[in-house]
Amino acid sequence: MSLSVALSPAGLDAEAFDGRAVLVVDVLRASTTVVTALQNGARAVIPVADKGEAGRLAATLDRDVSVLGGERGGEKLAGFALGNSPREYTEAAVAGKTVVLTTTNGTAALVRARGAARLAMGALVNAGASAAFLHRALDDGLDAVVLCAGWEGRVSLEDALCAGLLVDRLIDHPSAPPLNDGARIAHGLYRGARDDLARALFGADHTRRLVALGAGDDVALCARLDASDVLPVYRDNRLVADAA
Ligand SMILES: O=C(O)[C@H](CS(=O)(=O)O)OP(=O)(O)O
Ligand SMILES: [Mg+2]
Repeated sequence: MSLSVALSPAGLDAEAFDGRAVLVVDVLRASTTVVTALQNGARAVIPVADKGEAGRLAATLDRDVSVLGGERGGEKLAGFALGNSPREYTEAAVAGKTVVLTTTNGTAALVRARGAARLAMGALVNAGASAAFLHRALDDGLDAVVLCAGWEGRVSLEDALCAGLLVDRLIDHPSAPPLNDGARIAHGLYRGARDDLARALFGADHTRRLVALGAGDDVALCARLDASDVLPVYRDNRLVADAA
């Protein structure tokens, strides 16, 4: 039994997740958007890696009870109803609906890990529920993996910070799980930033990209620690709310 952090999905194949409990972290912004959609009453979120596939899947669903969302390069895709800003996933937009979502990093990481024994999405906004998911996995004797979605195959500060926070909340687990290098690095990063996590987030590369896109307000939303107890869990090809 161990607690690992993958600082990016680069180089990881299905075997890396086989038999493990995996939490996919994409603070800016896919995980936060999924938590927000489910918090606001979406029935489910179907994560799709490919944008064409997302469009084709949405076309098979009843338009009254489904909505197509996603981005590339941070911008809403042409013909999609919603982008990837948590601000768009209001009750009016998603309550009672199934969301088909495709994003550059977060949904791709989720799809990559879909063979895991247990799979969920985490962010700062649902850090407590995310830590509880990992805690339960360790209680049950499973290896727990935090998979940072990162940015285009590279490490991102916001996901590494969130992973470090989760390591911090699990470090006293009774099983004293061994940590891999990723977990130690993320934990050290978090310990250096924990007094003002939001400030650290505002220094991230992706914050600059979002500001340039006019989506800078999303960062404060994504920085709200423990704002929701919704844990998006992956079952039957979709993410559904598992309230803690
Ligand atoms: O929409 C986002 O914030 C990013 C877009 S990108 O990485 O800047 O292209 O996607 P996400 O999958 O949420 O990291
Ligand atoms: Mg991201």
